Amino acid sequence: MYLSNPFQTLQRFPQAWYSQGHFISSTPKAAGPTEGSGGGVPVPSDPARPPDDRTGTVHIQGRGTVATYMFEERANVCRYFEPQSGLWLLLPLQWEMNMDFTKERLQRVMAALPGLLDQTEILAALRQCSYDPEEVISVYLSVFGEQLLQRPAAAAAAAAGGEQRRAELHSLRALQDTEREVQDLRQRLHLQQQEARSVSQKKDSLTREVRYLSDVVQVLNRQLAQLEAEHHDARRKIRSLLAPRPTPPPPPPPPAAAAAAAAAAPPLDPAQLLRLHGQTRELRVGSRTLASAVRHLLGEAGEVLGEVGAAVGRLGRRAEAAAADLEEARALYRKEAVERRSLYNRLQEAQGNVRVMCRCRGGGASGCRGGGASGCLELPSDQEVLLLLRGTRRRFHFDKVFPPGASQEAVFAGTLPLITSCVDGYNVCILAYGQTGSGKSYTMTGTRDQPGVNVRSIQELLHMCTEQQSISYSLKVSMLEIYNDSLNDLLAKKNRTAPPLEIRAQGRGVSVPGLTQVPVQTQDDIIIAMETGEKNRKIASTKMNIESSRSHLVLTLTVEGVDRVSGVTSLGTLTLCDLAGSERISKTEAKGERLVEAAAINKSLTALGQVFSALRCNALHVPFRNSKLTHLLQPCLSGDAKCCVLVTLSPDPGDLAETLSTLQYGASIQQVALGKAARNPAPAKRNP
Ligand SMILES: Nc1ncnc2c1ncn2[C@@H]1O[C@H](COP(=O)(O)OP(=O)(O)OP(=O)(O)O)[C@@H](O)[C@H]1O
Repeated sequence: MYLSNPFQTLQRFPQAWYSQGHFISSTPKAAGPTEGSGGGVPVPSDPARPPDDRTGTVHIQGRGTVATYMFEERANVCRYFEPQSGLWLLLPLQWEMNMDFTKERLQRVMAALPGLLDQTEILAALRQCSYDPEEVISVYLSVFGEQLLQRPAAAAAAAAGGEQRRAELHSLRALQDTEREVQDLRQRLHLQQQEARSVSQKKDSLTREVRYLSDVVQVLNRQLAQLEAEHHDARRKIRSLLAPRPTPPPPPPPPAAAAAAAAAAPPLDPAQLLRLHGQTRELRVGSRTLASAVRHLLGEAGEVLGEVGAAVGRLGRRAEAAAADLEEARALYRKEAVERRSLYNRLQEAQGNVRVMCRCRGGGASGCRGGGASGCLELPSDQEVLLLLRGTRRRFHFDKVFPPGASQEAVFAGTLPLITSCVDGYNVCILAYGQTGSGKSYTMTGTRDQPGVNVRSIQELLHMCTEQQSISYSLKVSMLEIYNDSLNDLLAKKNRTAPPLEIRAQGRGVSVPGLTQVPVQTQDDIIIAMETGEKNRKIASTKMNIESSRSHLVLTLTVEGVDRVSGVTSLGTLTLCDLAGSERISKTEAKGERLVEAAAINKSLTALGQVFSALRCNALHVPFRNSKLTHLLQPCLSGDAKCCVLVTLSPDPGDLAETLSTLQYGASIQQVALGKAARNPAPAKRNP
């Protein structure tokens, strides 16, 4: 709606204005702050700037002055005021494009991504990203890839791929819409359930009422029967009293004694008879009144019973309809949930399948401060780490940064979106990387009271699998350690003299023949398996006279699902890897066996870094086979997997150099984008 002068009535914007914008007059408005309910409005103060009637004010009589178009700086959103609804609405994109604020940001995005041509789309993305051009650039880069860095001519060659990415972007928006629909459905479901509950409560109370009224009717019936019996009795008595007595035959001349008795008997008193008659009449009238009252009451009770019966019938029908609605809403909800899950996986893929999160251990000498200024590390936001190093500050960006106080639950929640994909048949991998003592084992394994990602994720997957009714899942866990580039089975039975484990290529994946796989069905199974693994790890390390943390711990959970109806199977794996400490050999001053051990760790971690950098450059050859670690992790790090690297940091100033190298390692992984994640191909197996 608009108002061209205060005395006009509000008018609707013509349709064309929405797409083209419209200047009401060409005379520049006076500069200065604008009054209005929304706060400060950037009114042009520079007379050289082109006039813009959209940043004006309107006086409404009796109401005051309001801004007709404003920039809400605090919320970073451009809006205009719609007086009729009293709402601030988003500006049409074409209008907003003319603002210096947005123009400048558009140009920044377009300069960084010359392959991006559609300004309207960029502006829409800016809105989504709170007008942060950096975020828009990173979103586009992660969704469309580096082709956007090319000039439009070169970009045209990659347009075919771009179309697909665009479709993915659309599907992201569709996902948001679907989520809203699911919310609506949830609300509807909730309302239906409430209604069904209230209907059933009403039905119960009416049933109680009917029962009470039936009791009343029964009592009244009994009273009526009793009264009628009394009435009948009274009538019989009256009749007998009023009946004319037969005249006795003339008595024989009485003997003298009988004559004396007859003379003594009182004669029949007519007054008494009359009284009796009066009482009888009263009784008759009373009984008639009572009978009519009872009849009236019975009639009323019958009506009430009829009404109640009809109400119960109606309620029954409503309850049936509500139950049908409920069932329909449930079916719809289930369908939406499946759709949402698939869109969710696509969203994960579009966002990139490698996440890097950073966790800072507490308790350093100077400590880490979230947002503070002193100390070796600063965590200015939940996605940034600032390292103070020789007077300079180096900033690192991660998908998520957990401050020292972050709980085990919070860290697990960060990894949860990836973990759940495992149930849908994806290979998922979580790696903990950092120097010794920075909290890798605490994050991955944790303690009995504060379990880490390992236990929590297996518990969560177990829970998800038991909730699924249409698919039957079986979960198996295996645990091995890689020490000096050799593999030890940690769940093997005692005294078993097993041959050394080897990794074999198997299609696009790998397998470790002979590795013990333990089925898990309950939480206790998980805990027993983990404790057995930890115990065997300690025994093995004591035998070899090493620290258990000098080996890589790899825990793999295999989730196999069989659809009960179609028989189609899915196979997902979750690999949880607690890597050995990443410190430099020079720092540990290792010698002899320790030196060999440190060299093996460094070699495998370097091989892991090389794999990530080959993936980053999209190299034709990725050197997975350079170490046992990378060879084993190949299925989780190649194009069809989702991976999360948890980088753990020590806040100690003495560990500064290690912290820097850990952060650099994490930052380099951050730039890796695995290919489009895909489910593991379902084996041809079918249910018998
Ligand atoms: N976020 C945390 N909160 C509380 N305590 C922690 C945290 N992170 C680590 N710790 C404690 O710090 C110590 C070292 O942690 P941890 O053993 O997990 O380090 P690590 O990186 O696994 O070392 P290593 O490479 O030797 O295995 C442990 O006592 C652990 O309980």
